Amino acid sequence: MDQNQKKKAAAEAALAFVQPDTIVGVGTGSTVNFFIDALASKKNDIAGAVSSSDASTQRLKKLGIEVFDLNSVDDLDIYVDGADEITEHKHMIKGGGAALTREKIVAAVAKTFICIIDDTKHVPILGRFPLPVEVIPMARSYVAREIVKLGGDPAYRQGVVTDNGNIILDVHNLEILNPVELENQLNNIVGVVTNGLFADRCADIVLTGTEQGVVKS
Ligand SMILES: O=C(CO)[C@H](O)[C@H](O)COP(=O)(O)O
Repeated sequence: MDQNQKKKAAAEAALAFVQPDTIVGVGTGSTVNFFIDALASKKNDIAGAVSSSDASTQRLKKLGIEVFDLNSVDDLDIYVDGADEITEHKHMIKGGGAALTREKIVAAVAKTFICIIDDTKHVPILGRFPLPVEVIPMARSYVAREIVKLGGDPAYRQGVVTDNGNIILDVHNLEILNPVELENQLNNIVGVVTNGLFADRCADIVLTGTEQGVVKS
């Protein structure tokens, strides 16, 4: 089984959590693309979706799934999204696809965060995957200097503009022993929109595609 088959298996397993007549929170990325494709089989049973990126919105609409503005939705039962790294405490690094801010907003609204991954995403300590930080463009150099003071090596993600019109700094060489503390420290730097640590609001359910099938934790 290759990595994509494991992602697809995890994504399809998440369908079991989709309740009829509800609006589904949908993340971003290659694993979520498998989920969106699978969700299309239920498009007549669900009320629609709230999306975390322009890319996911386009894919949902193309498959005939109605996409609602989050402001028109009072609550969401589930939010389904991938991750770049996850620990046994279900703390994650996300944002490899630069959609971290909208992902964090939709995740904050949802009652249950269902993380869909292949088994390469499990790590003992977060930080080998460079931590994405979304930054207001004019604050880029200031924020980079502040991140260096926190012990990270920020790199400007060239050529990437987020759906919100901002830039991404990827922070290398972090060994994140206290993800909740670092998430808050980074968010306190003026000019940071948000960062890719999902620790304060971590996953509730993790579905991992493995050689032996999908494992729920
Ligand atoms: O946070 C994300 C996008 O901003 C994705 O969930 C994360 O990058 C995982 O992506 P993939 O499913 O392609 O491995």
